[in-house]
Amino acid sequence: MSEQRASTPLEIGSEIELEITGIAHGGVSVARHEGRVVFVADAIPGERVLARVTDQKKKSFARAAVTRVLDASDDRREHVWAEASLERDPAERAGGAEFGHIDLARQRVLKAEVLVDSMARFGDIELAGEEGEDFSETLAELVEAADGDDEANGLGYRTRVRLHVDPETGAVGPYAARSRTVVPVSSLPLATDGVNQIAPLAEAMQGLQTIDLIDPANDDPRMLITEIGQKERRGEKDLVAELVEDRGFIVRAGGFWQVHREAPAMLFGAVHDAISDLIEAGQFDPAAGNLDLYGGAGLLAAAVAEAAGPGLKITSVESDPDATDNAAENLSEIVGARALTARVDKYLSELLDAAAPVRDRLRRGTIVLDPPRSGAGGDVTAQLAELAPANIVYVACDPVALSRDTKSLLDSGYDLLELRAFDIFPHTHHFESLAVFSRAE
Ligand SMILES: C[S@@+](CC[C@H](N)C(=O)[O-])C[C@H]1O[C@@H](n2cnc3c(N)ncnc32)[C@H](O)[C@@H]1O
Repeated sequence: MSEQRASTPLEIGSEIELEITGIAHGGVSVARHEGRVVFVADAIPGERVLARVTDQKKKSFARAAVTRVLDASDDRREHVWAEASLERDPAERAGGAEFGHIDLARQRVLKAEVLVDSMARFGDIELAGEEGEDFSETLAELVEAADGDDEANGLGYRTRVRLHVDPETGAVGPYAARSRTVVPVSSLPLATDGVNQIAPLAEAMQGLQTIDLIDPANDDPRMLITEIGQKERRGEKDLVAELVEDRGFIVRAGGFWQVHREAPAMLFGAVHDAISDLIEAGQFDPAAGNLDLYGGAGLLAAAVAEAAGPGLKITSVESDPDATDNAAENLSEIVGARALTARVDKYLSELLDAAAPVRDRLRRGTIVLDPPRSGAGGDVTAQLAELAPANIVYVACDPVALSRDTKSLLDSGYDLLELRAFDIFPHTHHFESLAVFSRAE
């Protein structure tokens, strides 16, 4: 294709025929049109589709959404959410279930491909094996399913849902993909029954901005509303009871808690397994300066404690003081655990200035971190490398951010011991990963 043709802008709203060749990060597939990359919503790699151009801000790529499937993948399914399906105009499709037209097992393979590709491009790690080697089984198993999801076709799992209110009509619903248009819907198939029971989907909620629906494991479902012009969600500070297997946790109704009903147990188990493996390998020192960074209400510090047993010392660090209060309560039975409020970067810079015995304890320690979607980032990763703990257990919800931070850690003398991934957001492109690093001596 000539450069000249590629630089001719595509007309927004025009329809183009595309061969879908792969998956990109962000829930869109990839195609090429006249030398330019097109990111395509609602497609599946391997398909031939007709797609409407929705965006062409940059010369090098455009965005489009499928309007008709010409050659369908065997993995195409009826969309799990009628209001997000191809039956609708792309601008009126509900957002938040961008993989809902794909077979669940294939969704996990696509997520695995994104992780492998991110690790190769940003982490300098080749997971794909030798060329010519059949990697399909590894891809099929890399992203682990949550308990019960295969039986439920990945539906009914969300215990937290944010809905928006149309300022003019008061209609309630999710935003359409990549827009702030509220799409009224008749149900929330990804959400739990508890969330669906209280969702005011048929009501006009004039004067409100957002409605957060939450369905705690051991409490009644509830609705947190934000009025127009207000920041605070009514009821956000109320405490709710969560349950992770038989362990109780208290969290604020508006505070961070994993969204999938099985995610807290799955991540608790994954961190527990990672620490148990380090203990078995003689690489974990319970009395060292162990940290749980971005600790929220203390879920992962509790997992470390359960694996390590009595004698563990661990500090959970979290910037939200209310979450720290919850963590202090949730960890109160663990004698050597404490929770404190601090920004991770500030806390680590204080540790870097600490006296030699403290630094030595940290060098022998294990740091668990579970940052927000943007990842720990270059500065915090550099601080971690300088503190040089024996092990780093990194829980990540963004594979690209994890891959970038992985590269920095490998360059700083860490080995990647283990990489796992968890499908805790079925029918969306999101998934969680866990990477275990050990300092090479
Ligand atoms: C992905 S959540 C993880 C919480 C917890 N590990 C869990 O699984 O429930 C990230 C947490 O990091 C906190 N956070 C965000 N930025 C932070 C920062 N710079 N320093 C400390 N905590 C931060 C958020 O308030 C949130 O509780």
